[in-house]
Amino acid sequence: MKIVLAQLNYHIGNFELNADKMIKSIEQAKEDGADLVVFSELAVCGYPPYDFLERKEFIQNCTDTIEQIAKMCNGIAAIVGGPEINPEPQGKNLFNAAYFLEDGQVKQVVRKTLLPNYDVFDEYRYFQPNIVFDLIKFNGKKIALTICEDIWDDQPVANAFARDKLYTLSPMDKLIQQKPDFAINIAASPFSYTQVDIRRDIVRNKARQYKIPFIYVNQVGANTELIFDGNSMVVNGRGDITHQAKAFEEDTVHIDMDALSDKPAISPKVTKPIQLIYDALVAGVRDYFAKMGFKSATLGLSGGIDSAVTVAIAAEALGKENVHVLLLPSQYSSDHSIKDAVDLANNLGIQYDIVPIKEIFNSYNFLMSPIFAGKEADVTEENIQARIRGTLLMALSNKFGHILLNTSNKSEAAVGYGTLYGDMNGGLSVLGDVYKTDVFKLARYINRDVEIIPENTIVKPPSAELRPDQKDSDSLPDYDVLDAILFRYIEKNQSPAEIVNDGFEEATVKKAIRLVNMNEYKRFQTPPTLRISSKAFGIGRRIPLVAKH
Ligand SMILES: Nc1ncnc2c1ncn2[C@@H]1O[C@H](COP(=O)(O)OP(=O)(O)OC[C@H]2O[C@@H]([n+]3cccc(C(=O)O)c3)[C@H](O)[C@@H]2O)[C@@H](O)[C@H]1O
Ligand SMILES: Nc1ncnc2c1ncn2[C@@H]1O[C@H](COP(=O)(O)OP(=O)(O)OP(=O)(O)O)[C@@H](O)[C@H]1O
Ligand SMILES: NC(=O)CC[C@H](N)C(=O)O
Repeated sequence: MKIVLAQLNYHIGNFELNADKMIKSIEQAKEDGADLVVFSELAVCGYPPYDFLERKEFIQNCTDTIEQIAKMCNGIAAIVGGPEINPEPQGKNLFNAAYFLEDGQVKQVVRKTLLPNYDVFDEYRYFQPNIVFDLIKFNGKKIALTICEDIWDDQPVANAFARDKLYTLSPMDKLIQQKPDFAINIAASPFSYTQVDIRRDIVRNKARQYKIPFIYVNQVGANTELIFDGNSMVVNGRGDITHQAKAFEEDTVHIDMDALSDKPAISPKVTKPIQLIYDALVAGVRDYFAKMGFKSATLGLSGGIDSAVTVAIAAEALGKENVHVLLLPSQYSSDHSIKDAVDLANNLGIQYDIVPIKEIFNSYNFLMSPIFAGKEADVTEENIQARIRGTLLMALSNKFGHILLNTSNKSEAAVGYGTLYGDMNGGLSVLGDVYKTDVFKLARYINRDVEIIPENTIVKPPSAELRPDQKDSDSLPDYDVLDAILFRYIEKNQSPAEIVNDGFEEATVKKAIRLVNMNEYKRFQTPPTLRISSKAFGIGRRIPLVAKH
């Protein structure tokens, strides 16, 4: 049996585009002599559709598109993910389903049993869990077909406490009793820099455990904050990887099931986490713009490392001709900052303009001086500069349609080290899930072949340059210490006592955690953040604003 794994990039709600892609893949697979093409979870509508699933016309579009694709399945079969209406009056309206299409029609529907409901997932909100376990019978073979989380039954939930096992039911334990020849899992498994290895181990372990080959089909592309890396794979019954699809790119993999046992194993692809993060962020920016119908971006280039890394990612994602930045020096900006920013813009070949903000800043201060009489200059004036920059950048955005990219990193976002309606402006946060220490690594990665980001930008001490001789370290612990504390608190959900037990100074831990807690309100107002870790700010981390910590 010849099978094609179709790893595609879907656009949520764009039924025409999704159907067109799948139909083209089916036609090509037919020409190539394949028997079955496998697409990923909820391919018909894109993942995650969230509350679109509550709209009748959305579900009708899903059903119509499945039928349209089914009609193309003559002389070839396909597996397509899509929602299915629950025929029973009880329970949720829908199942998260996999449609088996053959002979121009829907031949069988398999439903998802294990519905993820942690972090960014919210599937119980829409779907009823499956309780029926049947194999797909096709061309004399029996296939155990499952959907994404269905094979994650023995994973501990990230960040949950006191639970070793997530589920008591294992769909594969049920299906294996009917003696399948092989298994297929269709997935919508978003990227995080730890996820690629975890996921590969799960598929390999399942194949070893059940002693049957596993075909795993994920998707690629980004939908708002979620980025899908693909990395679809085929694993033989001994748990060896025999085929691997590309990361972050559409790809098709052709396999011959009858020859699978003779196929030598290939070594798992090992990619440095920083390269994965870079590729993910490029994909995230590219798809946000492409799927929203935007072409060009802007941001403020300060000569600092955050805007430097953000602009390099934007130029890679959108093309240098589609990035237009502003250099907005104030009286506190050092000459080398302006030079570093100009050098970077020239190295990337992007358009830049310099608009000094000193005069506007002075006008603001002059106009407010009667009201502020007797008050010392403080953070108010620092924030005015950040807000002037935010206003000018949004003016450029309005005039030319460039979307403003937010440059805040995860460390700053965590402790609220940024100005609301100032440098926290933007349509998309590129680095908001990247700790400052990793921003440095990204800069080194971007410079791996040739110096793009000036060395001075990387080695100088981080500074907001909002008052004379200001350094981030005046207000915050050193980033290597701060990030280690933040990681334990945010990603690992450790308590302050546990973090102190890990060897951190109590006062520093308390200060960092106090800042994280008191700045929830700021993060509530930040743009969507591209997710690259197991716990990003955004839809997967829900903390009450009005609360006593
Ligand atoms: N719980 C709450 N719910 C809703 N709103 C709340 C609030 N608490 C305060 N607020 C509001 O927020 C205001 C305070 O926030 P905000 O105006 O942003 O100002 P604030 O957080 O006081 O200051 C910004 C800090 O970020 C630093 N910064 C700024 C710019 C860039 C960088 C950098 O290195 O990248 C660093 C700057 O040096 C300063 O330390 C309050 O005046 C109040 O209006
Ligand atoms: N002189 C400037 N010209 C243009 N944009 C600026 C300037 N200063 C700050 N910005 C914008 O405001 C953001 C916050 O900058 P700031 O220098 O305060 O802190 P930062 O987090 O260290 O960022 P960076 O490392 O990019 O300097 C910058 O990333 C940049 O987009
Ligand atoms: N769509 C899903 O079921 C995704 C959940 C799964 N644990 C994953 O990230 O791969």
